[in-house]
Amino acid sequence: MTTTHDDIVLELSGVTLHNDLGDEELVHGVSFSLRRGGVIGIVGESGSGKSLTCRAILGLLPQYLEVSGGRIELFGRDAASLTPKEWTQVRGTRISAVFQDPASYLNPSIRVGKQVQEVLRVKRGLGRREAKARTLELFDAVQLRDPAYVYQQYTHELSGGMLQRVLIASAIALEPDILIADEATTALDVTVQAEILELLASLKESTGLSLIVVSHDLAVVAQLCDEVLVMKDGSVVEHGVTRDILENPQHEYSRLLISEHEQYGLERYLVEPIGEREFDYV
Ligand SMILES: Nc1ncnc2c1ncn2[C@@H]1O[C@H](COP(=O)(O)OP(=O)(O)OP(=O)(O)O)[C@@H](O)[C@H]1O
Repeated sequence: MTTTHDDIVLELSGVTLHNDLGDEELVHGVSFSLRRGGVIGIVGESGSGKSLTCRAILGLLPQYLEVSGGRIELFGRDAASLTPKEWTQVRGTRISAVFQDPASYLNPSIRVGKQVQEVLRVKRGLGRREAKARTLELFDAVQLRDPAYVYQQYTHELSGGMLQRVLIASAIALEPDILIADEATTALDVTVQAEILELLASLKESTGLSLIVVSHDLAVVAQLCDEVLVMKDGSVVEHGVTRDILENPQHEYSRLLISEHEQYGLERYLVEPIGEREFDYV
């Protein structure tokens, strides 16, 4: 398949991130392109720069951290030129994210359904009834059983996997083009983790969403992603097609990540693409 420039929804070229307080560069030249419907994985140990890279893409860096070099282009537009108001419009509607700890992104004293409904009311201007109907559809799309029942529950009544589904429903409510899943399955047990990954894959298929999947766990990335960036100490040490990296890693650190997984049989991801596979690796 040929990729034209119109297919590229996000492009990073040599992005460096600098901490003005500590006067140090934290991320040293990250480059990749994400095409419509594509899935890119960013893998690396804690502190390697994965989350900061995502925050930069989302325009959510703390004030003292800045993009000090390179360029982030979102939907053909230089992200540096976006005003705070434009960022607010872009986030949620065109690019959205889910993180590791879903409970902390939801209000414990408001029913979860209402919280998603509110996103649709405020950002899409839907009426109460329409927003509720759409929320129930979204809960169904993220495979929450009995959406009407979940709608009126509070966060403390839901499991980690259900909360992550609610958050994914909220993240896709405004039909964004890009979803960033930053360690979104890390806190979940392996079976639920597999279900959430399967959900992301099926949403990608049904909506044409582009995904950035961030994980310290190569197996998570290998399941979903066409392409992988391996990060270490703020640098991309390897970038390529997932299968090539798994079969023939060039960097010592990639080899180490792969060897850590040998006991789980990472090679299974080389033969069966997601969607054609039973998640039976618990
Ligand atoms: N707000 C911040 N202020 C200063 N330094 C930061 C800040 N956030 C992260 N860093 C530093 O930047 C580097 C990259 O951190 P980052 O959070 O991007 O790593 P990560 O790969 O996402 O790790 P993890 O998997 O633990 O989230 C680390 O050295 C970290 O200490």
